[in-house]
Amino acid sequence: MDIQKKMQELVDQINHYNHAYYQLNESLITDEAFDKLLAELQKLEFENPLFAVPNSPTQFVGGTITKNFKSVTHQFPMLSLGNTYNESDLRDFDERIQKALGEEKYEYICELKFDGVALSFWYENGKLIKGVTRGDGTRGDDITNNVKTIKSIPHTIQSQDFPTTFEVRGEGYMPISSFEKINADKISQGEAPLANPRNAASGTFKLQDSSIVAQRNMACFVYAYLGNEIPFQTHEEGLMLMEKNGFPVSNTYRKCGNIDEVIQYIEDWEEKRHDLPLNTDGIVIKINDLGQQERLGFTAKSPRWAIAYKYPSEIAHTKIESVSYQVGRTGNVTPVANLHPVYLAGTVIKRASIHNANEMERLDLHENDTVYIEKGGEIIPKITGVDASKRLPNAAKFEFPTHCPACDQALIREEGEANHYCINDSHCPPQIKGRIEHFIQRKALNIENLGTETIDLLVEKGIIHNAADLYDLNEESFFGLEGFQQKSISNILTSIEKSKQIPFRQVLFGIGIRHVGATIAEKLVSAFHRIEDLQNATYEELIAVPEIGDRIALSIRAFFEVEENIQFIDKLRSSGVQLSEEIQEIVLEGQALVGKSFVISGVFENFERDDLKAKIVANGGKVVSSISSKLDYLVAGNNMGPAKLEKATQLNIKILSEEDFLALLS
Ligand SMILES: NC(=O)c1ccc[n+]([C@@H]2O[C@H](COP(=O)([O-])OP(=O)(O)OC[C@H]3O[C@@H](n4cnc5c(N)ncnc54)[C@H](O)[C@@H]3O)[C@@H](O)[C@H]2O)c1
Ligand SMILES: [Zn+2]
Repeated sequence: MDIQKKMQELVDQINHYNHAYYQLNESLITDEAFDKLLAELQKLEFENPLFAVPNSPTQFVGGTITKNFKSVTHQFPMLSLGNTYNESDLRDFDERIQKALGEEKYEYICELKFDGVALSFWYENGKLIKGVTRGDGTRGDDITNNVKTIKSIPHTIQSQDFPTTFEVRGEGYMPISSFEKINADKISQGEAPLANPRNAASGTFKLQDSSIVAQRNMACFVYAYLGNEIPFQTHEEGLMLMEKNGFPVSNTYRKCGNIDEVIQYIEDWEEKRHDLPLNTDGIVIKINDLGQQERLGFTAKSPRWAIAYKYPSEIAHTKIESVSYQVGRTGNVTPVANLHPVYLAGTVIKRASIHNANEMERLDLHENDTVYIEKGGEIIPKITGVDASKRLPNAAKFEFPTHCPACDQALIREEGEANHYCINDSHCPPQIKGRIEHFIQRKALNIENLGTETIDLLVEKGIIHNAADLYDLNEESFFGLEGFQQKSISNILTSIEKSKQIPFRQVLFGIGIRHVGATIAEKLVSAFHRIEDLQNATYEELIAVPEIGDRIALSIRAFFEVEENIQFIDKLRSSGVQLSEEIQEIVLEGQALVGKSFVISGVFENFERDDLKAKIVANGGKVVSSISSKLDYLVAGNNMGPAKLEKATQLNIKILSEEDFLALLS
């Protein structure tokens, strides 16, 4: 192919991946494959400088600013890093440094390369005044209220160590534990899980509602200090000074006297890094002396005094043998690829999730395709790409089924939803089994000794039809079934009996109303106490409960409209399962807010949102979620939604600052 055309194609391809990665928080290919494309373009541009396009992605940081936030100009550009994947490229880097610095001695600081999003924190007179994304490197999004939810980033600094204005940079990330928790919730609510912690972090920091950001427990490690006055001589001193002043500096960095020590550091962390609470994708090597850094300078896109080394990513390729379609307890149909077994990062992989029909379409999967699979922060490995060049000429494309693979009901897909559903919930076997499995899990009714196989058997033999039927089981129910010892039968029955003591909040989760995960069930029980009250609650009463939105409220209403569900609840009730919870006596701190209702919005200096809610309740007030003319007060924190503010102003609702609120209490 003609070189110029090839280069233009690479530019287009890279721009396409950049757009998906930075704007949509999606990786369409692996980082390694992406970096290869970029390196190829770089090489071609070097060899054919006349063909290089002026806005080539080799010359600019890949991100952009968004329309959703105010954009601000960086005082110092936020650049990218050159990267290497092997020791020999790293030694080349060291040689370039040596050459540029002549006879001078130099040292490196090695740090882990944290896999999240770059953030910049601006301080003025000891106060955090802004938090900004990298954006296009020159301008970033002002996401101050979102970064303020990171607990470890100080909002004020009382120290003479720093000048009046300075900037700290770091990597904001979603801890793996938060990522897994969010995904467990999503899965238990029948929703598609997030792809990986990096993309989840990037999406989270760009949310409009900082109260949701706050719930996600975002964290950060800082790795750079910038300003017009720099109160130290080396990068290491900078890290120590930041740490001394309460900034979150990871203690994983190491000073290295030469490139061999750097390579040792890389080896030392190759395995150990997996024990950290966040993902890391490599290490960053930086010249320690700031004077030397200055002399080495920058290219348009990255510093010459630093480089990233990336660990080979945990990818494998294998052949796809078939696709099965699993029906979940809510009727959602998920495609799963059955693979020719392949070894990847310590385990043998035979299956990979494909998530939904969109993802299947994107991958354009054909029979016998060779696919790339990758293990990210997620539990189940996933297919990240297909090697279409290895496709057999007559291979048929995998088509998403139109009918339920288990019961043949026509599948439906609601507008705006990625998932297909089988709506035959009362007769579709995997849904029945799935609901029972959901019911007995530890977080729900915690019925031990009852495995998936036993449930399958009991359902298939027609002994039970739903979870409430478990309470009819007795020794005779197991007569004639193979493989049940007296002892195991009595263990099962004891566990079922014990589940009658499980508190209502867990039972409500176990009942398995769509979109009602464990946390939501807890909120509902705190608001309604008895299943009858929940059943009788109107849509308006439901959405008045904190965190209950339109979707959940409608789903609860729909659940109680179905006669079979009412019978199911009745049966649980007559079996003695807990369907109410004692109202906890709230000991009031004071009476100042009795009879008053509050909406709270935004982020607060002195309170976490939940603490603020608790404070209102403890003083006799009520917290509601939406603004109506009946509302008494709107407590406004930073970054509250403009729509809320407008509505409150229109309705003449009294708006309280945090200080006003505290004054009300006293
Ligand atoms: N898969 C895809 O489709 C796709 C698309 C675009 C970009 N990418 C990936 O994104 C990366 C390129 O983007 P980039 O410009 O963000 O560069 P980069 O991620 O390779 O390096 C720069 C970034 O590293 C981060 N970093 C983490 N720890 C650090 C530390 N200790 N010191 C300094 N910086 C640290 C900073 O956020 C900094 O902005 C590559 O890894 C590329 O593969 C992937
Ligand atoms: Zn079905």
